[in-house]
Amino acid sequence: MAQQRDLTITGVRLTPVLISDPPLLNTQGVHQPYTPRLIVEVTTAAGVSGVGETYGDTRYLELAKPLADALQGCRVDDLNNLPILAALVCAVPEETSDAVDAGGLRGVQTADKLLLSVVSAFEVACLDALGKTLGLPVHALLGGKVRDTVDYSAYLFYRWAEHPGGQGEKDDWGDALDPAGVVAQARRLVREHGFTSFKLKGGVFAPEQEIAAVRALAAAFPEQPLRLDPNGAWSVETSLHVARELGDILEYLEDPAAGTALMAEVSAGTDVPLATNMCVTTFPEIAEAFAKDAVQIVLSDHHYWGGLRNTRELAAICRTFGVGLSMHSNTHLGISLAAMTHVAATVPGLHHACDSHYPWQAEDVITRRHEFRGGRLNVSDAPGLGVELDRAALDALHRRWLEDDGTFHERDDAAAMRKAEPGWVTRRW
Ligand SMILES: O=C([O-])C(=O)C[C@H](O)[C@@H](O)C(=O)[O-]
Ligand SMILES: [Mg+2]
Repeated sequence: MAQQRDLTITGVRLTPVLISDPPLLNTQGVHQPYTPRLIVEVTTAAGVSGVGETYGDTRYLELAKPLADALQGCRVDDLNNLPILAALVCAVPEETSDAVDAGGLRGVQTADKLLLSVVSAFEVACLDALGKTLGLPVHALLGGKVRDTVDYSAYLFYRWAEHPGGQGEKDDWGDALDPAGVVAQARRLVREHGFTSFKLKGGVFAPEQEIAAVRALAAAFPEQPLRLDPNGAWSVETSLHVARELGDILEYLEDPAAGTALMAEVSAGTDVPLATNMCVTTFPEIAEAFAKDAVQIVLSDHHYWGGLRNTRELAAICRTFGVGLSMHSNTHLGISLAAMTHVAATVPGLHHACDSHYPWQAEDVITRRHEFRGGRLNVSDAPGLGVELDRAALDALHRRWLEDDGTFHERDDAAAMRKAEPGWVTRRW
């Protein structure tokens, strides 16, 4: 019995992969045909393995390697020591700055945040292995679920039918570049997944065009929650204009302007709730943003907040200050969606449907894809995360990463956009 329960880590495997991604548009540019992710596997002395997933760009891989080595001999339940160990063994690159990470559209890029983004995948992998060892689902390790299903929203994107030069995998979505295209995309996402709320990724076209698209959505889906997220592409004046135009139909406006100071100005001028995954993305940013009432909803993301347990700490802080919580998403696979669903299931007072890019990801590394029903996912009660690694799929996506000449090893939406528009610069209104 003792041997079967041996929680000592005897193996850590890091597998960078490239997954296909459609030509989704945002204020930074366009998604590349392939985007990098890193899959982390830990194995215990008892032969139990657990999986986690995070960003796969080189700067994350370089931090993950020493942490993987240092974890040998540690235990999968020694989770509070994980960030301490990471800080000890990982050399964060010197050029890391506090400047806003325009490429990832997810706020500042501090050394801590970079490290936490790596730690999160190891934490999830350890929780998965621990849960499998104990016969408990991850949500039970976090204190237990308070709901059996988690709501997700339809994540709508302006998009092209194909990547520039016809690169990458093809899909049958066609383009969505105007209100009719956005509504058609929303209808298909509803048909296929049953979503009952909608988020449009904005900052792509002039605000009047995006206002028209949101109005078209409101007409097509009356009474259903709608959000618009231009990733900080607007001035305070433009943000207040859009808030006035759409105030009666928006559930919230997400990051209309960039940074806490501008968000606070917008917030002071409108009753429309403001959400963010850009100006509150680390613990040190919370105090100023909450004191200035710059945001009313924080969109957590276990990747850069440092894992599922840190997400719960963030949730407690938000509750204390009467700030709402929901969940942000970047391009991700089914391992992360399982992790997101487990932690979302444990957080009391989750009043908004979570974001997920998952419907846009045709490829995965798990044997059974998650299926949204009525826009929801069931919370798994199987031991661990409740997902099984599809080794053949993982190998194939890893091979793609190995065979790539480096072009897609870093996500760079602006570079991808310059293939179509050589003079491209990020637009601001
Ligand atoms: O809610 C958000 O801001 C995001 O999901 C940021 C992402 O980078 C998204 O805009 C994307 O992948 O295009
Ligand atoms: Mg956002």
